[in-house]
Amino acid sequence: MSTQTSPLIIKLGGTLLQSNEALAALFTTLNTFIKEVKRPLVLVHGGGVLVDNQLNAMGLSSTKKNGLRVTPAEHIGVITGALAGTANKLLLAQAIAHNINSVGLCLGDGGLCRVSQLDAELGSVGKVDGGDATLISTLLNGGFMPVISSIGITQDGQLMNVNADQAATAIAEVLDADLVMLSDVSGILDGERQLINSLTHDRAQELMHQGVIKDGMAVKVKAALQATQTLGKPVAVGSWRNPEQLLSLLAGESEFGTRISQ
Ligand SMILES: Nc1ncnc2c1ncn2[C@@H]1O[C@H](COP(=O)(O)OP(=O)(O)O)[C@@H](O)[C@H]1O
Ligand SMILES: CC(=O)N[C@@H](CCC(=O)OP(=O)(O)O)C(=O)O
Repeated sequence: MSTQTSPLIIKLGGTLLQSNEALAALFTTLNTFIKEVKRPLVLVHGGGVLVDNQLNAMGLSSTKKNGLRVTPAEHIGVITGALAGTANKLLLAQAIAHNINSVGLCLGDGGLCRVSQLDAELGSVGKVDGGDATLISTLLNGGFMPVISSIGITQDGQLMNVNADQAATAIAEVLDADLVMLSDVSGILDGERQLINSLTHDRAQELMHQGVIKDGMAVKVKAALQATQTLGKPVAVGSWRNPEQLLSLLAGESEFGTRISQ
C-alpha cells in the first residue's frame, strides 16, 4: 500500500451485506482507520446475495454466465432496488451508527463512471469505464465518505447492473486510488485450497485457465489485474471477517489475503 494521501477504495461484497454483526465490526474498524490514518476512504459495494433474495421474493430466478448475472430488462428494477437501495442504505446506516459522515451514490452520480451495455446476451449488464472524479473529490475534500453501489446508467438513460469488482476497478482508476477487495474467502486459493499470498499476472492466467480460479473470483481477479496494470500498484483480495487484519494491512504491516500484482 502506498502511504501518500491518495484515496483508499474498499470494495465490499458477498454475504457481509447479510450480517449486521459483521458490518458493525467492519465499520468499527473503518472508524478507527479514519481517525488514525486520516486517509480519504471510499466504499464501493455489491450485494449479489441481496439481489438473489429480492429476486426470489418476487418469484424471479436468475442465472450467471462466467460470473456475471444475466439481467433481463424486467429484472433491472428489482436489482436496482437491491443494490442502489437496500445494500447502499444498509451501509449508510452502519456509517451513521459509527459516526462516519457518508453519502450514498451510484456509478451515474456526477458522471463518475461511463457505462454501456456489455453484451446483448447478458441483457442489462453494464461495461464500466472511468468518468469524472469531480463529485467524489469534492465529497472527500468535504470530509464525507462516499458509499457507491454498482448500478450504472448509460448515456441514453438505461439502468445497468454492473459487477461490483469491475465498478471498484473503474473508480480506482478515476481516483488513482489504492484498492482492497473484501470477500467471503480469506483470499485466492490454489488447487489444494491453500491461500496464495502473492499472485502475479502469469500465475493468475494459468490458474484461471486450469479452472482453479473461477466464477465470481475469476471476474474479481481479472478486474484486479486490470487495476494493477493501469494503477501500477498491487491490489489486495481478502476477507471481511477479520477487520483488525485489515488495519494492519493498511499500516503496511501484515500478511493479508492475496496480493495481486503484475
Ligand atoms: N480459486 C479461488 N479462490 C477463492 N475463491 C474462489 C476461487 N475460485 C472460485 N472462488 C469462488 O469465488 C467466490 C468469491 O467471488 P464472489 O462470490 O463473486 O465474491 P464477492 O461477492 O465478494 O464479490 C468465493 O466465495 C468462491 O466460492
Ligand atoms: C453483472 C453482475 O453480475 N452484477 C452483480 C452486481 C452485484 C455484485 O457484484 O455483488 P457482489 O460484489 O456481492 O458479488 C450481481 O447482480 O450480482
